[in-house]
Amino acid sequence: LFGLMDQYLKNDVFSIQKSIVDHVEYTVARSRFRFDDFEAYQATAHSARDRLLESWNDTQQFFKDRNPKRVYYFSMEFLMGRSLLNSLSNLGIKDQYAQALKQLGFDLEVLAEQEIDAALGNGGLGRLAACFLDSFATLDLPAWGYGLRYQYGLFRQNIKDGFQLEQPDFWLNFGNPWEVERVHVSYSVKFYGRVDEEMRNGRSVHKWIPGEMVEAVAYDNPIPGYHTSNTINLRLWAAKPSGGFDMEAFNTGDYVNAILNKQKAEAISSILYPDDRSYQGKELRLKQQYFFVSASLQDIVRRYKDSHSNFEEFSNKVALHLNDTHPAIAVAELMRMLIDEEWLEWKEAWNIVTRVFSLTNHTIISESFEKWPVELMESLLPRHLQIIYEINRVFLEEAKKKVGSDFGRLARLSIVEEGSVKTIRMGNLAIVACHSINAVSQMHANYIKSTLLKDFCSIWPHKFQSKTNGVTQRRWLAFGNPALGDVITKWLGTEAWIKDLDIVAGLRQHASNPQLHAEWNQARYQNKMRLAQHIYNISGIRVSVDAMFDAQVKRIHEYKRQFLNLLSIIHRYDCIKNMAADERKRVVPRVCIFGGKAPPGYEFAKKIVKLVHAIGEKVNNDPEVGDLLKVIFIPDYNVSVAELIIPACDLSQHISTPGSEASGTGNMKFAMNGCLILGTLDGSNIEIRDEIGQENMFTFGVVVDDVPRLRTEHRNFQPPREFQRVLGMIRDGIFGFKDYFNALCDAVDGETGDYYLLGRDFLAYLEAQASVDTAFVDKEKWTEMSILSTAGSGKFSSDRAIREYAEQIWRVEPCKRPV
Ligand SMILES: CCc1ccc([C@H](C)CC(=O)N[C@@H]2O[C@H](CO)[C@@H](O)[C@H](O)[C@H]2O)cc1
Repeated sequence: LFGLMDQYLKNDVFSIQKSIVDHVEYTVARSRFRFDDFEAYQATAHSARDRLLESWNDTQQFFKDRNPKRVYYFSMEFLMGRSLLNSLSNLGIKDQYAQALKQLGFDLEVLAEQEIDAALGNGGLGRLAACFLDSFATLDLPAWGYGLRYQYGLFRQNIKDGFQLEQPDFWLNFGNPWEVERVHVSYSVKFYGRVDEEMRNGRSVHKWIPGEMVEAVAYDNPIPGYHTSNTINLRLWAAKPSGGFDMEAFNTGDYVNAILNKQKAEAISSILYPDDRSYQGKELRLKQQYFFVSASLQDIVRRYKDSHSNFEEFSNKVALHLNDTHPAIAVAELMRMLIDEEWLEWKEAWNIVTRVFSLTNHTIISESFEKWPVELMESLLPRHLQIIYEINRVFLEEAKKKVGSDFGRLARLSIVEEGSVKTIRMGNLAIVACHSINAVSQMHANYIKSTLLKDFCSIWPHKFQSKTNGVTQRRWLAFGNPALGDVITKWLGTEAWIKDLDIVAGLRQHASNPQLHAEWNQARYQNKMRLAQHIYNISGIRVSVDAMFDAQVKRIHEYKRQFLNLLSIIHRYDCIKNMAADERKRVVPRVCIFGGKAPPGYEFAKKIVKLVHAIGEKVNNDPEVGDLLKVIFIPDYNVSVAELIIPACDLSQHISTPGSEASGTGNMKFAMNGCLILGTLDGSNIEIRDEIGQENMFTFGVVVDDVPRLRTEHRNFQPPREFQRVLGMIRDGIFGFKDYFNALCDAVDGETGDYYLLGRDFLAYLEAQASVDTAFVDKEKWTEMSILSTAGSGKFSSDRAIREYAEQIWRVEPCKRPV
């Protein structure tokens, strides 16, 4: 029985083959003798899922028995990407599956390409949440992710004549083998309506009479850890019409309404908002936030009450983490549940709330601090508005004691922002309730303390801390770049780095070893060939793998300064054109790779996408330039495309205006893969420099403290002639569409004054680019820098970040299920 109880799906090649072929027949319902790649993928995915579920069930049972303190990670976004290879590799059975499929006539790598990315996120914040889940599981932490099961993930980016076109992301069309619908795990979520107040045994009680009810149904996604028996859970909620389908209305012919109600309900979890800047006043966005928060808190309280009769232990058993302010309504929701449904006194409830919640802030630009019009909150969540007002009243009382009659500060601290449109500041609400607020890099922490959240830092310095971001070296190195991973394992003599990235520091002693150099470059060469093939497949352009592959891949945003990169490319092109033939021989060939989605409503960003194509059109077809310079835009940048680009690049650019990128995580992935960084002293670039050494990367530009002054002094700043020349070439229509691109030029040299300081940094940037070229021709030097870049990236593992969160914020311990 014990054997049966524990591991009973066998992982020998024959058992795996049987399991796959059985799923072809019984799950995919195709003949076991004739099925194509996609069906083979589906069957293989289901076979892998069986093994995940076994470990998942046992892990959840173990947590139930041990009842440890759990951490719940609330996020509106989880940018998971593909799961097949990641799951098989974490379970340590990839080779067996590859062999089993080979004997069946299939290639596991080819099948893996059949999987559609789970793109339930916009960018940094969403991918960080996904990396954190991988570390939660690998570190055996009793953790859960909670979010929304969007029917449509982030839009697909199609390029037509160089313009971005958004297409819906039908990622669920062929089902999703990586999720389990939990029909029995569902909760009603209330909206609108009114609040009745009545006195009951001397106490005023509030009864929220909702105007609308929606059902939240759970979909569980097992998350395997690396080489551990623990598999944790990501629970995503889907909206369904409550009380099922309103047949009554249907039979009385009012079926249109019945259908509309159904769709209205389902609309809540239908689509991911594709703009990672701000959504002032979009009711559906607030509905989405409250919907998943309410369902998650009902689920958490239900689980807690399964083994506790009162709430005394709640803050010792539960840590609730808010991934930015998007789930901040959870503060008011837990207060409502504890007071209106569990009958706790206000003080008791607030005591619990302030002990369980913690927050991560991911932004620097103030406009992405979410604010909801009071009017909207009043109609959608009337009881929560009452609670938020009371939280604010009590808070301002306390704050007055600290800041006295400095009404300016009190007004800035207030959760309620007065003004023409009264709004609720979700950031302030979260900061008032949370016992910890962390920044995502040291630079970001300093910035928050000195500007953004100065008022709060001064009254609650103890609440603010920094937890520098990290990325999982499983997906982003060991599994995503096996060629280089094998070289690392060989020279370290162990695979232990996959679970403890600090071990890669051991490569330092070999950094100038020619044998390692040869193997290192061989691995990177393979990856460059693979990317070059992909570029040819999508663009018909042949790029030389001996050229430097230089990538800037991230969401398109003014502060990330893709435009600065483009201006330097125009400068490089112009120089090549004006060179004598012999001089051209000394030019270091470069392939400039861009990738990234522009938020649909963000005109500036959409113009940047077009400009990359316009410049590419000119440069890539200029016979005088040939292979010396290529400009490539890789469409539909997502997790899977990143896994193709990152192992293949020699240089990556992270050139945001200092004080604008909270951290960045792409930089960490590139550095880990031995790709050198060209960057500004912004976000986590600074910590990467501190870890790998200034001499192993390229930095340039103004420093954060000078930015405010330089912005004010723009009037008397004369941009360098090189800068004006390249802007002139755009304005003159060298790349066509001159009127269309004018706005881009106006933003940096017009009266508005170059807010992101492109003109200020241009010459320093060109100099840095020149030193990049010089370094690249010295292959040995470059390879040594590449090895030392990987060797110094230990700190940037999400395992380190999560260990810090667990010890210093959530106070949760590993809970490893014995095998
Ligand atoms: C309200 C709309 C909205 C949606 C998402 C966001 C995200 C917070 C934006 C984001 O992804 N920020 C990025 O978070 C990364 C992970 O911490 C950081 O590495 C990046 O620097 C930061 O831009 C802001 C506003």
